[in-house]
Amino acid sequence: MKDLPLAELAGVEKQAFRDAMAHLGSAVNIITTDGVAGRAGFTASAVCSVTDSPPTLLVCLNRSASVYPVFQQNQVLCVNTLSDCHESLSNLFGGKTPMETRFAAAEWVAMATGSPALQGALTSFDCRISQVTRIGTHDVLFCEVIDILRSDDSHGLVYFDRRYHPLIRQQAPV
Ligand SMILES: NC(=O)c1ccc[n+]([C@@H]2O[C@H](COP(=O)([O-])OP(=O)(O)OC[C@H]3O[C@@H](n4cnc5c(N)ncnc54)[C@H](O)[C@@H]3O)[C@@H](O)[C@H]2O)c1
Ligand SMILES: Cc1cc2c(cc1C)N(C[C@H](O)[C@H](O)[C@H](O)COP(=O)(O)O)c1[nH]c(=O)[nH]c(=O)c1N2
Repeated sequence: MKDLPLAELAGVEKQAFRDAMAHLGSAVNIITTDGVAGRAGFTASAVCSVTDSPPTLLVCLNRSASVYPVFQQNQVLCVNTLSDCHESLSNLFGGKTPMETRFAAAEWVAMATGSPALQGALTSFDCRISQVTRIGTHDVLFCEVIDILRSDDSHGLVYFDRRYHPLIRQQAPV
């Protein structure tokens, strides 16, 4: 038998995996960068905390994405976690739109690494990429967090079952 990846050996095919992964609700983020290779941004839900010592998160990036070479060269990024009013921005950064059109749709401020932080994001993590692991079609970017902006006055946004859902805070936003 030819050397098949384990998943194929086990008979798990791509669509079944995606259909199952659609049941994992997750935060929605716009990942941005700026630097020698210019400015870029994309929507990502494959983002999570790794460790708090040192503060580290991970972002999974498809190497086929148009933004991939920009992140690879800049080696810095900002994870902007979206609030309930950013659904259309998420779709804009979700692909097939010119980069200028993506950034023109919102207000940004440069963080210490130069990466753009989204005004009104729930939180923005300014990061340096500290380690990269290549797995299949994606790079897993391990990012050391060097600065954080946080806003407590808006509601959250979750992506579940291929749709966006607002996550309402218990107390009304101030
Ligand atoms: N990790 C990722 O690369 C990732 C995650 C979420 C969504 N997406 C992309 O966003 C678009 C909208 O996705 P959707 O959730 O509406 O429907 P979908 O059926 O394309 O994806 C369902 C779920 O499968 C997983 N998934 C999809 N494509 C993947 C990939 N190439 N690598 C790893 N996991 C993947 C994600 O968890 C996604 O939420 C699609 O083009 C999808 O490929 C990519
Ligand atoms: C809700 C949601 C969630 C994700 C995405 C999309 C959407 C709508 N996309 C896809 C990604 O945003 C898209 O492919 C990039 O913008 C690159 O597109 P272009 O190659 O620039 O057209 C995406 N891509 C990726 O590499 N990692 C991820 O975690 C996600 N998550």
